[in-house]
Amino acid sequence: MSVTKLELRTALGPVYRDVLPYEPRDCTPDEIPVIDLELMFSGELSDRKKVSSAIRAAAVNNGFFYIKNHGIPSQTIERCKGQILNFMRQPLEMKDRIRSHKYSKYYNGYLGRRKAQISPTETADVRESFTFRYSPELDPDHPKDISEVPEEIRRWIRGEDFVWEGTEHLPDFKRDCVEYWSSCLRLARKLVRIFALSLDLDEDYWDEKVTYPGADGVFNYYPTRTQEEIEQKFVGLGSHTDLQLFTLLWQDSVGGLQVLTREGQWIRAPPIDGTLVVNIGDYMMRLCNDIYKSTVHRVTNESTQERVSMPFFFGLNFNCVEGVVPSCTSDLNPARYEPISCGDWCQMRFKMENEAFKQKEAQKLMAPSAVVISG
Ligand SMILES: O=C(O)CCC(=O)C(=O)O
Ligand SMILES: [Fe+2]
Repeated sequence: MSVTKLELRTALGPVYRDVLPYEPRDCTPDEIPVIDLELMFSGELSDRKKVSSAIRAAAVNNGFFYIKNHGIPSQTIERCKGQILNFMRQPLEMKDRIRSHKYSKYYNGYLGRRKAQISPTETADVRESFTFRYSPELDPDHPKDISEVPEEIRRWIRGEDFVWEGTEHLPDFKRDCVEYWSSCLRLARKLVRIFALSLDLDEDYWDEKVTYPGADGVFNYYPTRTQEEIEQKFVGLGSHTDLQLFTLLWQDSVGGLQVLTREGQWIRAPPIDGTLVVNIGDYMMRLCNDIYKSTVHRVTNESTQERVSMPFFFGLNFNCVEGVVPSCTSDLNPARYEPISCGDWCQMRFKMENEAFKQKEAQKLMAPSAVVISG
């Protein structure tokens, strides 16, 4: 059996995962379970611990699970999805008014079709995206003007206003996007407590470290592929792991998300009505000394329908320098990672990805007759 190596980017250089030589198949309910969050909202610690054990079991297995009864109203989701379509269906020059490569210091704004490549060994991504990042005035739990944020955290705040200024012509766009993002942020602050319990830490272990957290709202739009893109096997979004503690992901009913199991088999994670997907990010994997694995995933868009997904990437306050947590080490299993701030961790990888892409574009310009198929 010939196993291939998949190269992935991390802030500290490439890592590799084995891939088995079989076609993707549907997942089983054990591989990507559906976890009911109802008891997370209970006042009884023993109830919350039931949820945390289910999460632990999923996190040590494939690191991917669905959540139901998560508390985000379906109208909030639908309104936000409608706004993404309003934005994405505009002519390119309107979207380019908030073009990330031109206007953003921190990777906010619009990224066009094939204007990024998340996987070093696959094609550019057909996905288009709109990104906005944590701003204290949008925080649903304690909105604050940026001037009130402590100085050591303020320099890590990554929100930028141009994304809202350049979308003011779309009625209620900001309101509906922020409503969804705020609901995700509230949910993530609850879930991070359950994650703490799941690692035998006190429930409030990270509470003080998620006051101005990494909270990136990204809205993905996968247009249907052109004939040329189909022939050249363009990916929707190439194979990657997410960066922070965990990701909450809503996907519409089109499908296309695939997950690499621990054994190296690609499995499909189909849309399930009323659920969000949760997956472990690289920063969490570091903090728990690899007990939880950040999960490799990718999106193919073979459908003849456009697709929308809405990930929310959640991490610690970007100034927090955090190492492996005490419950995940022992004499026999010492910490495998040095402490690093969540902000540096993210910044380094974003920069690396962006620079690699620019370099590839520059090479294409130098040899315009060359057809770059992939890689
Ligand atoms: O579109 C999806 O289903 C997944 C998106 C994703 O993995 C990402 O944006 O990091
Ligand atoms: Fe992802």
